[in-house]
Amino acid sequence: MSSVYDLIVIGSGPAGQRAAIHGAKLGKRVALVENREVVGGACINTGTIPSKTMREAVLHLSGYNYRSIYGMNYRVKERITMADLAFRVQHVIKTEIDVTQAQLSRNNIEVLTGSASFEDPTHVRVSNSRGTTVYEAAATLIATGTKPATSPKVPINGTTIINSDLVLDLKTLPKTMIIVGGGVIGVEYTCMFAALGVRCTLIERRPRLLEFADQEIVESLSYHLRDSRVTMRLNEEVESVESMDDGTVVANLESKKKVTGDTLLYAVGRQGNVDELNLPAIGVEADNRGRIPVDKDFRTKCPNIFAAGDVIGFPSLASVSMEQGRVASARAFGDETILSNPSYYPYGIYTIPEISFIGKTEEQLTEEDVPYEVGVAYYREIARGQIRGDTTGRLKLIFHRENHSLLGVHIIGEGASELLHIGQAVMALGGTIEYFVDTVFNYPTLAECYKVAAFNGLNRVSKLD
Ligand SMILES: Cc1cc2nc3c(=O)[nH]c(=O)nc-3n(C[C@H](O)[C@H](O)[C@H](O)COP(=O)(O)OP(=O)(O)OC[C@H]3O[C@@H](n4cnc5c(N)ncnc54)[C@H](O)[C@@H]3O)c2cc1C
Ligand SMILES: NC(=O)c1ccc[n+]([C@@H]2O[C@H](COP(=O)([O-])OP(=O)(O)OC[C@H]3O[C@@H](n4cnc5c(N)ncnc54)[C@H](O)[C@@H]3O)[C@@H](O)[C@H]2O)c1
Repeated sequence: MSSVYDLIVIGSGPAGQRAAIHGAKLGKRVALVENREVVGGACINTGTIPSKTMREAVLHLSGYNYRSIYGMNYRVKERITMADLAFRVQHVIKTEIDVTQAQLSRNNIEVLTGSASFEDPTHVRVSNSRGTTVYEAAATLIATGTKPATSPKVPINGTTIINSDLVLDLKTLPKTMIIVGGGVIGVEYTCMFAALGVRCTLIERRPRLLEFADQEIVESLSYHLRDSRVTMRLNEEVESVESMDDGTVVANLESKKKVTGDTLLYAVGRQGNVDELNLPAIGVEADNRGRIPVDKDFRTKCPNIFAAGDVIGFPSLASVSMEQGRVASARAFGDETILSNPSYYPYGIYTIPEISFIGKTEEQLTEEDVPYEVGVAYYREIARGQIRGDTTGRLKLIFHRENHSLLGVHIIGEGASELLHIGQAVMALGGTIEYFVDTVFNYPTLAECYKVAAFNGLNRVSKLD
């Protein structure tokens, strides 16, 4: 027995980092266990940061956003290689790891490298190549995240059949690509590869992509995907995948169709990292997707063990994981003052074009019999939209017909995920759409979309009343 801590955090992704730092700020002795060589979790090393940096590199090098101005053949670099993309990604990953490492060390958080497992509710074993050490902790937070879901019928080989962890290991850019899974990961990577000129086939077993997003916005994205020569196979389930002798890959669909490509990306969801934790030692059980059940305070069935981030399931976002980690850490030390309202959690989907939304969709409000109206603004009608060369973007406000309170904001277009935060603030402060009419925004900015959409919505209400 070597050390006693107030809090041991398992996993150094967004949830673990925030929990550890919050505990340290409360003056507690905190250790953070991480089984990778570096901190940052899937977020920095394989997920959010690499994919968003790759997107930025794709948009820059392909000149994609400026083709509407300079013509379809406009390129910043003629032959874009995987090495060009990986170069920028590796630089950002390294910087983010350094920033995180410095933050942890400034807060006196001890980083223990190794794989953590429970001995009992107050003892955590950490095993690495040097052996195993047992640590005592008054409270422990499980923030072990997820890994790509696998199937015995899809033999990932790292070259022609890959998952999202392996995208940047591709040596060459394929000519054709099959993407299995029309969730966020599948759709984001489809957009990137399509923007690079790769002929993509996207296969999704549900009737629509991104089933939690507003239907009109998804329809608009589907138009862009088709425009980038993406073939969408909806309502189709991939049953198995085979590598062929000529180096190509075939996806066998349940409908007996076969889809052929140079590379296949398998992105059908993720599985919680719980196998190594020895959960029976604390009386906790994960479900079949490795998700750990918690109460509203992120407490598991074992009173001094908490869980946060992707390992507890939906919505599995870096932004939300950070917040869950912070709240869980507060609760572990009896602090009830920190509250967080999931109704105001935003979504940013980094497709091309970007999608971002908050609040209810039209489908949800219809289902709930809420009388609503919409107001829409098109980027093409806004000077900044013309200047940026994005003439297809659109912002939709959804508001209550009677009291005009803002119920949802749905945006598709460049800058959507930043622009959304104006609507988020108005919603969180209980504002009405009159706020946008009565407020002067900088000119020329995309923020003007809020004003135009509010006028549009109010006009619709007055015409109908
Ligand atoms: C391709 C991709 C793109 C994404 N893009 C976005 C995005 O744009 N925006 C967004 O908000 N979210 C995005 N996400 C989701 C986001 O990355 C996750 O929500 C976030 O990383 C979850 O954080 P976490 O702290 O729960 O776990 P993670 O970031 O997964 O970190 C968990 C860490 O725990 C370690 N660990 C596991 N088991 C043990 C153990 N037994 N002992 C010690 N250490 C252990 C793991 O190795 C890992 O380093 C994306 C995810 C992927 C895969
Ligand atoms: N911008 C972001 O916020 C962002 C970006 C990437 C990932 N993420 C997070 O990562 C998590 C995992 O993303 P994901 O896209 O892997 O999972 P997902 O669960 O969101 O989507 C997987 C999709 O694959 C489909 N599918 C499953 N099996 C299939 C089969 N055999 N054939 C065809 N389709 C099949 C499912 O119907 C589903 O639509 C998400 O929960 C998301 O929150 C977030």
